Amino acid sequence: MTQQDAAGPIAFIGGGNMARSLIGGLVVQGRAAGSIRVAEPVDALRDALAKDFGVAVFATAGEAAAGASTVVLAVKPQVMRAVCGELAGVAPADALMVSIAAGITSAQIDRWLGGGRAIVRAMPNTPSLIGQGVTGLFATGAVTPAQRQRAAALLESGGPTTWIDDEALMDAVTAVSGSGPAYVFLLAEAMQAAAERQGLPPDAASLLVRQTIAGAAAMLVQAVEPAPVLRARVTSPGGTTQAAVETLQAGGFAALLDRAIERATQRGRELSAAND
Ligand SMILES: NC(=O)C1=CN([C@@H]2O[C@H](COP(=O)(O)OP(=O)(O)OC[C@H]3O[C@@H](n4cnc5c(N)ncnc54)[C@H](OP(=O)(O)O)[C@@H]3O)[C@@H](O)[C@H]2O)C=CC1
Ligand SMILES: O=C(O)[C@@H]1CCC=N1
Repeated sequence: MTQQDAAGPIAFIGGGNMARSLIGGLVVQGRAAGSIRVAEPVDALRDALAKDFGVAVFATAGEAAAGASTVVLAVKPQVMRAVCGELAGVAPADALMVSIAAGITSAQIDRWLGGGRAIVRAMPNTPSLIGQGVTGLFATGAVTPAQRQRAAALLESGGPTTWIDDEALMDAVTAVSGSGPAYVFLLAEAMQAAAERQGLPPDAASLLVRQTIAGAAAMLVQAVEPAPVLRARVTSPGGTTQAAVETLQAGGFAALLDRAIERATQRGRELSAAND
């Protein structure tokens, strides 16, 4: 029995992309599939979760949450209010509520659930599916030390976690690491297209691009040196890398990324306001 099993049943409300990543991580860690309950209205997704992981599946949030000691809210921000309404009288009053939704605040969730709840906001990302994710976590004052530990252990199934003290910064976490994998995939797409334009066959280009991003990412994680030092080692004075980096900088690469992350941060706040 893992520490998570001992903490009691866990219910996922929403069995989409992110829930699937987290459930996969928990099962790989050795958590008993029978203690994982999932509410998912889409028949095909529900059946696939039961078949792939052996978890207990339900069509409604109320059925999954009944008796759970941890409830993971893994639905879109746009339906969070309605889902909390479904759970208000059903989720045990002492259950730890963990929301992974972008933007939606702990105060909103607490209000929609009827008040007095222990709530953790978590922002994981899709690499959690292969144990390479990262998660920012925020806990309200009602969350006990044991519940904090339980939330961190749950998210650690997908990779390392970091606690954020100021909830307002969770929108920045979302913009940097929650959405971040998409920026890297966009870079991969752009490099692939550029490689092919230079005449490389698609298969060779794909291997070169993917392995370059994987290798550079591994160096970033493993190396003691920061990114500018790693970059300097690639960049021979007057060489090919310098020519490319100068072109990127002249085109506003850093400023564009800054605007993109600022816009994603704002979008989190908008999602909160628009779905209140
Ligand atoms: N994808 C990502 O990279 C990340 C997403 N998040 C957050 O995770 C949350 C889920 O995102 P994601 O997994 O991508 O979304 P998905 O749409 O893949 O998953 C959400 C699932 O919840 C289902 N659902 C809708 N209403 C209910 C209900 N009343 N009860 C139970 N299930 C319901 C949806 O069904 P239907 O399709 O029929 O509506 C859908 O299958 C979002 O809030 C998002 O902000 C956080 C970090 C990263
Ligand atoms: O795009 C989104 O809104 C969600 C949150 C972070 C990643 N996906």
